[in-house]
Amino acid sequence: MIPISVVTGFLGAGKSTLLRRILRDPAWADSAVIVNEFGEIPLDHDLIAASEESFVSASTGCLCCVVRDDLTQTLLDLLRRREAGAVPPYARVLIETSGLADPAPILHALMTDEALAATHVLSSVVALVDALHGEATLARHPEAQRQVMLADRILVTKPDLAAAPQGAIRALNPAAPLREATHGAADPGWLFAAAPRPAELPDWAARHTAGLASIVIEREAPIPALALTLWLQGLAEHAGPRLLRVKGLVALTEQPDRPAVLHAIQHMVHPLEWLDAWPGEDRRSRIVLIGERIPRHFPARLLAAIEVEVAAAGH
Ligand SMILES: Nc1nc2c(ncn2[C@@H]2O[C@H](COP(=O)(O)OP(=O)(O)OP(=O)(O)O)[C@@H](O)[C@H]2O)c(=O)[nH]1
Repeated sequence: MIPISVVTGFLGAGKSTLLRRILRDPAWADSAVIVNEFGEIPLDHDLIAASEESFVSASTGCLCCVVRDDLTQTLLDLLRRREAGAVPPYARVLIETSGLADPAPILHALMTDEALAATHVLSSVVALVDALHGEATLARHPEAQRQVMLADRILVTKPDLAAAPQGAIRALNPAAPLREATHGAADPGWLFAAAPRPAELPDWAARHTAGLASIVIEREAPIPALALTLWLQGLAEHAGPRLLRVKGLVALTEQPDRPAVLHAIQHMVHPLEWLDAWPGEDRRSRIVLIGERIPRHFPARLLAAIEVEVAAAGH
């Protein structure tokens, strides 16, 4: 039986950061990772740079609503490839849900599909809660509430930025063991150990925040760093709390050979990180925005206008 652990948590909570760190640990590198992303381009796939033994299979498209077909098929395909020797004999599967996934249908699929049940066992469900944004997120977004409610273990992330929102978490899940970890420095043995599980979990219908959509921007020409900064400010001013997440791989004019990894979560823009090289041939900048009622063409037009201004100012 191959154990499966589900890593969930709202947009930007630190799921990819955690998985990237775990895969770098030789003791846990023999993990297969399935990433389910909200957004039309699979960025996490490039951002969780896997080690040689492990690998990442992206399942973009819907989060949890089409999961029965999508996730089940992905798991069974992986297993076939494992048996055929086409992929390494991974010891476990880690599933990173999209930040907007209600995990209930995912858990349901994992626990009830017969073909899966014959070969896989659901080991643990880990919910990440962002210390900085967690309280507001749990108050506003039903997906985030369900992530915490259904978790066997709770990992509070970003304790370097704020205190853990214990009250909001405990109101939803009074019993699950809780730990804190900065930049994913958590013990995988604790996260992924088998948890006792009731045979039935109630109410499988997915709950979602209404009106959330993703917008993708792709660009051939590198973007000046100043334009990127002004653009993020402009977006924040225009959209305010309706802008939940910006994530991207960006070619900056100042350093086009190394992609900058851009993360913004609500009003907080994280410091840029740099990859050593582009993950493939495609060197276009690609940025995904997730928000509520953001006009579809607004972000790209704003960026274009700011680039013109920055060029005219001679920067
Ligand atoms: N200060 C601080 N930043 C963190 C910590 N953990 C993650 N981050 C940052 O938070 C940002 C988002 O982290 P990700 O790992 O991409 O979050 P995610 O949950 O995978 O995001 P989605 O894919 O949008 O759901 C990145 O800039 C991380 O570097 C932490 O413990 N402290």
